[in-house]
Amino acid sequence: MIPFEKYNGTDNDFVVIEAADATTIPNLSEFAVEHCDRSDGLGADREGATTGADGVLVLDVDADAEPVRVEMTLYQPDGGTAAMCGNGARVVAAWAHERTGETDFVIETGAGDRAATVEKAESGEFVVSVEMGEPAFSPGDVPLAESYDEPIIEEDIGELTVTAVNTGVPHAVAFVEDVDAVELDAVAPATRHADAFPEGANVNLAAVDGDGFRQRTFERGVEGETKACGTGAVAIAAVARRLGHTDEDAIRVSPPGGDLDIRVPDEGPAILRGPVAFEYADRVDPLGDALGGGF
Ligand SMILES: N[C@H](CCC[C@H](N)C(=O)O)C(=O)O
Repeated sequence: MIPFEKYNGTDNDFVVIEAADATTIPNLSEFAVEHCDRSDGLGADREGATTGADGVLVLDVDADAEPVRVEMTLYQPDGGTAAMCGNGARVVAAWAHERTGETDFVIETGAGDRAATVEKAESGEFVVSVEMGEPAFSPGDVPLAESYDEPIIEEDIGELTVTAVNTGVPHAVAFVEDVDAVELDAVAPATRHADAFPEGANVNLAAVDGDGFRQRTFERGVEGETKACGTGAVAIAAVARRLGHTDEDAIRVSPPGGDLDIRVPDEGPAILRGPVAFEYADRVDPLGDALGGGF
């Protein structure tokens, strides 16, 4: 049995396993498919715990580095991996703070190194900020299919009118009147799998909400709606500025899981800031049921 911890960033929840322990798992993709399952995944037998997860984070910490560095790999519920995860990176910083007592970290992601800062830890809750790189709209960055030599700005793709941006991973953002009025699970797949996006895309609904924006996201790799998506929140803030829905550079984006504070400056990296909560710690059979283990 190996130890794991469950955390969430605005209810975007992750199983966290240290890299050394993860070496005992024969197939991390199959492990993620089995244990992220919302019907009988990890936590199903645990009073008050949410069952399953939006992903498995495998973390390799270098506590001797200054600042402390953590290599992050995200295995998603469909068994795939993603280059970056905004809420996942915020969870990584909180996990590393608990381990080292430090507050500033460099998180090594598939999208590049990302600075992160843990601001406070009260009653198990943290407030964590993470750099998110510069949102990129160009066809080569999103990426878009070869046939596109211009960015996708408010174009009909599938059943939605979307703007495409990369915030570490590909996102399609549709501004609508009311995010709750859209059957997201029904309309998202056509955009998620559109030919325009050779690597697929996460699909976000956004709507003006006072001085901020509501968010709903159908996530690539989860293949369903999540309670929050950090790269998606940054995508919404960047597209809101691009389309002129706001000229602020400090923007509140509110997914179902809670409020996120986004900074999208004219120059330099975006910043994602919000709460992270520790849920519980337990142990799991690295071989799992799918691999004949679990006895
Ligand atoms: N599903 C995303 C990765 C996780 C992003 C999301 N959990 C976040 O907080 O950024 C993708 O495949 O691009």
